[in-house]
Amino acid sequence: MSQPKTPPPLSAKDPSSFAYPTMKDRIPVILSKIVDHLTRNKLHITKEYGGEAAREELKAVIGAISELRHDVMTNKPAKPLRDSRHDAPLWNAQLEKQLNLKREEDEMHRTEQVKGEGLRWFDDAWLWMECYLYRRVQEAFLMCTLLKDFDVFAQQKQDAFKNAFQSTSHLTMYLQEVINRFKEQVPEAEVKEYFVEFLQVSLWGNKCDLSISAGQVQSHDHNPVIHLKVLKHKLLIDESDAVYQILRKVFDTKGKPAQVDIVLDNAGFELVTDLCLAEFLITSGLASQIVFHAKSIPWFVSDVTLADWDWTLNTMSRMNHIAISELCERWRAYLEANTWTVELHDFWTMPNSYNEMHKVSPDLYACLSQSDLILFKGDLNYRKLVSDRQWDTTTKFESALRGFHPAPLCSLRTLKCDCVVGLRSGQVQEAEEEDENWMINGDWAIISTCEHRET
Ligand SMILES: O=P(O)(O)OC[C@H]1O[C@](O)(CO)[C@@H](O)[C@@H]1O
Ligand SMILES: [Mn+2]
Repeated sequence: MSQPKTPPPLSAKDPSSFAYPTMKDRIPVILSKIVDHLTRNKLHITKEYGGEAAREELKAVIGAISELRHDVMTNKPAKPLRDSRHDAPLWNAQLEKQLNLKREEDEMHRTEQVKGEGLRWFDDAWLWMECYLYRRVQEAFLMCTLLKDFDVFAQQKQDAFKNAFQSTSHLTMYLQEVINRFKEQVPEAEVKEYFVEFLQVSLWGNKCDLSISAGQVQSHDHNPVIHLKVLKHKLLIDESDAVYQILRKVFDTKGKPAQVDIVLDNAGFELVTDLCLAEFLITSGLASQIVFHAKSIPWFVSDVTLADWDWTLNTMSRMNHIAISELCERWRAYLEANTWTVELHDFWTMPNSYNEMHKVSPDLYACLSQSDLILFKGDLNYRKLVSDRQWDTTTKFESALRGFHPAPLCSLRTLKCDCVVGLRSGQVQEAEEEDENWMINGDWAIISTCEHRET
């Protein structure tokens, strides 16, 4: 079958793309908030991290972040990373590679290099530049000795978790009921119904990231299961059935439940919904092994790091809430028995789209190939799955993956950028009539699946 021509990447050079307001407004706000947070908490941080020496480091970090903000706003070229984290050489090699591509393109189109060499915030690929931005934020801390492991977004992530207490309470109590229901034989149709509920709750959990709201924590107090009905018509692609069938088939062909990999996105309520989905998969017998993939550095404000994972489980187990603390005990037992594992890989915090994974990180590709189903959470994972390109919205998901297919996979994503595939014709107009910001406000969503590699 002929592959569609790969369109150009999204970029802030196009003022009509969401990339442009992201670079122009959202990123400067996120960087200002970092500076504010560090300034406001100066005393506390200095005390906790070692006094006078920490104060000096904090000053340097604030300087570096302010400079980064200025670089973005004045469209300065991307500089090579200077810290000694083990991924720095890889990043710098990617920077060089991206620059070479740019040179080739410039030559091909005989574009004059008026601004001189370098990748620039408002001229080059949005995905690349935005990932690089979060790695540069980390660089500011990695240049320190005392503050090198400081997560400047930790407080926001913890507040987001606390603000979602009501929704967490509803969801965990419901999950407890479902677990009790499974003490007896549950008819197949009902298993599927529950599965779709937990899958979709986990999908809508993705509404809650902190980078889209530039760090503004919102409170969530509705019952997320009941709320699914309200959200139903905003689900533009719903392949929940196909996902269920993938898991069922594993059981039929292998004679054992599936291994499901969950490539996590945000901490806070989204992580709670992912944990509940994982619990349901084990309880129902649809899966016997869950592999969670978290980030190895603070990323896109709210993404889950190992420290966030630990903080969330520790906090939940101490909560005076019977469903929450009991579930936590089950989860600790799964982790101890390796029924659940949490993996880290630096590839998740590189700028590459996933069609490059087999070349850049063949070990991760091989590891994901062991899975029976990979669930990719959230907007950024989606952008990387489809290479963050200006696809025609009716392009098939399998084609946009450009050969990435370690195993059957599914994207659970609320839309927060102007890139989506797999829609039927006419769907764009329908959504636009109802909500002009449907592509970027996180109110609309998709569940897109790819069972087989495109041939
Ligand atoms: O947490 P998510 O769903 O990956 O969203 C990350 C955010 O980053 C972006 O992909 C770019 O800023 C947005 O479109 C989105 O707000
Ligand atoms: Mn995120």
